Amino acid sequence: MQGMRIPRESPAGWLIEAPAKLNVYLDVLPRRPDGFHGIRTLLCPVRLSDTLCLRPDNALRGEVRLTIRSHHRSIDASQVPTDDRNLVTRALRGVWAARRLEAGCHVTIEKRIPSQAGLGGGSSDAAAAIVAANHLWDLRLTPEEALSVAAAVGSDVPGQLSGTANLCEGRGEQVTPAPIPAGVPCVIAKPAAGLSTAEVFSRCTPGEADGGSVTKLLAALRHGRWQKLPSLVSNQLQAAAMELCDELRMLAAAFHQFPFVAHQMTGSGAAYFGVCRSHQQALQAVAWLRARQAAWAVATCTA
Ligand SMILES: C[C@@](CO)(OP(=O)(O)O)[C@H](O)COP(=O)(O)OP(=O)(O)OC[C@H]1O[C@@H](n2ccc(N)nc2=O)[C@H](O)[C@@H]1O
Ligand SMILES: Nc1ncnc2c1ncn2[C@@H]1O[C@H](COP(=O)(O)OP(=O)(O)O)[C@@H](O)[C@H]1O
Repeated sequence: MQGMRIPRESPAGWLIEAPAKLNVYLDVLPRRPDGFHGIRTLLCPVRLSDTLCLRPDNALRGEVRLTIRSHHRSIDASQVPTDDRNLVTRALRGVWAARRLEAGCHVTIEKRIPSQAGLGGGSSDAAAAIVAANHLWDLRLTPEEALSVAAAVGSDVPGQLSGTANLCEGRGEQVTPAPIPAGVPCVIAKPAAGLSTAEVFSRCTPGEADGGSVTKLLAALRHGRWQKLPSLVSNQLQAAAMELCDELRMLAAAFHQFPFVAHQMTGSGAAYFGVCRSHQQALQAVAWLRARQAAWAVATCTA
């Protein structure tokens, strides 16, 4: 797993950041025989992260003991599962199984990424756990092995392993690095309601996009041609999510009224993001959105 981030040691345990992602572009292709849709998506990490703290304890013999914390009042840590449904537990069990290892671990997750937002928080936690486990147990996973464990945990996990921007295809497991400039200011906001990924996909009418648009978007991002972004960013899950969520329609209307460079929903929602001209404009947008139904809004930038 060359070029990947590594965990850092602290008195509490090994720390690793798990950044949220924005889907700057998302095509939905027809449903496949395995029940998943083909997708073509550009995942871009931002400087909003959960933090994982891992304390290996092999005496736990295959068990993962999870503690979830949040200091942000709009993120309810009690809603995040701490049993086998947690994607971190599944990721750690996956890597140990790949090396036939009977290990164990205490993990504390400091949640800053809201759930059911399309920000990939759970998947990013899982990706970070795979990267950390590879280092802590000296597993020497090949990139292919890491991707395979990640894909078994969830469609969004492979694209978040590197912590950098990636073009993801297949059901999300075919990952190609896609350079997007770091430090581009943006705002992310979410209504109180969340959306289920499965439900949004089931409501979506897939397209037959040819991939040309994402190539144009990548070129515009690389060369800083911001004026082209409004016609190039795209999310084919957005219409289905809007049908399911009144609050999202209201939030979208607030985004339309603010002079963002470009804006759209991320993933299967219900978070929306706007690209800004400056960090100062991003801070103004947070205040604007909080005054107009956003239950949660942050100013951040691409990582
Ligand atoms: C839509 C995206 C875009 O990045 O992100 P989120 O909104 O979840 O953040 C992802 O494709 C989501 O990936 P992930 O959240 O890992 O999905 P999974 O757990 O694998 O699948 C949840 C459910 O979504 C549907 N699903 C998911 C991915 C896919 N390519 N086709 C699908 O049809 C399936 O019904 C599946 O049972
Ligand atoms: N570590 C985790 N953090 C957050 N949610 C998790 C985690 N592990 C499993 N989940 C479950 O996965 C669901 C989807 O994860 P979430 O972070 O909400 O991603 P997204 O909003 O991108 O679909 C959550 O609603 C939650 O029930």
